[in-house]
Amino acid sequence: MGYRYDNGVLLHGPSGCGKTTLAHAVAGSVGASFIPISATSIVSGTSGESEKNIRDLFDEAIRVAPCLLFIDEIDAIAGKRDSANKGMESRIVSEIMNGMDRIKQNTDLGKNVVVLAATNRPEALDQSIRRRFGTEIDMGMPNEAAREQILRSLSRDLSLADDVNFKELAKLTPGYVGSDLQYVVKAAVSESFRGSLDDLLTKAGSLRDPTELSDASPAQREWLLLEDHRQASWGESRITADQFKTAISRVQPASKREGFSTIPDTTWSHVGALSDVRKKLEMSIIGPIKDPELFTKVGIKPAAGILLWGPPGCGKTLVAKAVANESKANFISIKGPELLNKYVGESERAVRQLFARAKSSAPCILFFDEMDALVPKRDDSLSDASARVVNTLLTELDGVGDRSGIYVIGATNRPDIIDEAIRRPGRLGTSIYVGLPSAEDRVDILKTLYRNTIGMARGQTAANIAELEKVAMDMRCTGFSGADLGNLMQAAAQACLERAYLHQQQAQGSSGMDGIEVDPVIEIGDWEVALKEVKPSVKDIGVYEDIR
Ligand SMILES: Nc1ncnc2c1ncn2[C@@H]1O[C@H](COP(=O)(O)OP(=O)(O)OP(=O)(O)O)[C@@H](O)[C@H]1O
Repeated sequence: MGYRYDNGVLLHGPSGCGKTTLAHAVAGSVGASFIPISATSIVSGTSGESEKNIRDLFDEAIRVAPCLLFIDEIDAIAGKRDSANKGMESRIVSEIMNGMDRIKQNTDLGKNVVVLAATNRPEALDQSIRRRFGTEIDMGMPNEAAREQILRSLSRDLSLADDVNFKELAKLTPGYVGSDLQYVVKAAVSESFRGSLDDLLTKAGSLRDPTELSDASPAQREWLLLEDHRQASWGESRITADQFKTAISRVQPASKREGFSTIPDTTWSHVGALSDVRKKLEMSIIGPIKDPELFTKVGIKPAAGILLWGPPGCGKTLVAKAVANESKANFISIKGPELLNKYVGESERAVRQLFARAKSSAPCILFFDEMDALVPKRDDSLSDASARVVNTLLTELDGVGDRSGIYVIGATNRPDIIDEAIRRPGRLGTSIYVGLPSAEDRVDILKTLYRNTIGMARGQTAANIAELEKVAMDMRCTGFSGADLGNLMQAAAQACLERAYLHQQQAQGSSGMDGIEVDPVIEIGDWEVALKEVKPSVKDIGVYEDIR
């Protein structure tokens, strides 16, 4: 039919998302020859040997055509040639390009070979190699529906209790990729095994001749019991929803271990006051992420994101994290200046990559702290390079639009120097002011900070609470931000410890800082010491009021 398919397909996505499994599944279904190879196994220490291995590999694929050649972790051998990869690595890259070109020529002669390559770092590939892969498939992080299907398929042959609900389990596993879910299923099986083994141990007498068990060595006994377990009716050993949930709490997703984006642990219980801000965020971001259908039904087009602005230390970052947690979205946090690079073009590339990463982690909240540094007003004083970064960011924001699952939260202390274009409807159309807390708000914030740090260990008493109220209402706390209240609590805790050491030294005549025996509790005197030390950090609140 004259259709020319691509000879090269590049699969990318985080490790464990199923690239290798997919390659094997494709090979199984097309019925062509299949040559799977791990890129690192091609490399040899001897000069010229690696290049020869690659040549042989492509020759073999052409000889046995039609063939699917699968190269796993291709970034290990086809990295960028400009970044310190000289000599041998450069020759390897040329050899791969050569091989791909030969495959193309042979297609015209009726010998069909497709190269399927996998990587979790597509941006690290040499550009000319990447260009030879006409099709790229971003496997990304599985969303809720995909996780449900993966869990269902992994549990296909297992005997499950009636209360197992895959939809619910998928909700509990955001940020988990295929391999994480496989661990979850394995852990659930071993959980159920443990439960059943305990059962069997108690019932052992009735299942077997007791002497058989008492005469056996511990290892033999375990084996006998496992055999019993296997033969027991499945009705007795079905995996329950609770066992799945325990398994989920045991398995940490790889993305979290590798420092990729994950859902933050911060919840609204960590945020004091700011209820108005919370309400606005619920309508503008949390709702559209949690229930997109409802919002489209009533004709609300979700914006790309919002802008939080206000004095430093008033909880912008905290709130952004709580939003991500409540919407069960992944969270990528980046400080504006971190994206600015002195090399021309690098910053734009970094911005584009950031959005690509967010897309593969959808639903995802991209948090830009110090946004003013990234998108300053485009006037005559702005360099061409900076203007290009602003343009790139605007283009990416426009692409985010409908249902991409990416939401941007920008934060700044200087909304007056941000380029206006970023605040147009459809982009960061809503600006929310996160200001200094009132006296009542301070009480709420101090209580929240206390409950989540000190109170967690020792609980709260009515006396503590009354003390916190008194401290937060104190005139000397006027103008304190949330961060200042955090510092105040640290200073009070410090004063409390010093007092306890001093007390002990006087009582025992001992010196040194170790071996405190009493359990120190912050008292009103400690708060007094702290109030003398800590001063408000926001000096020019009038500036913010003027902008408002
Ligand atoms: N409303 C609040 N409730 C509880 N803690 C708060 C609150 N506001 C601030 N804090 C405390 O202050 C710390 C700093 O706040 P955060 O980083 O969110 O401020 P920010 O507005 O993002 O500041 P910056 O503009 O400097 O980035 C928090 O980690 C928290 O301990």
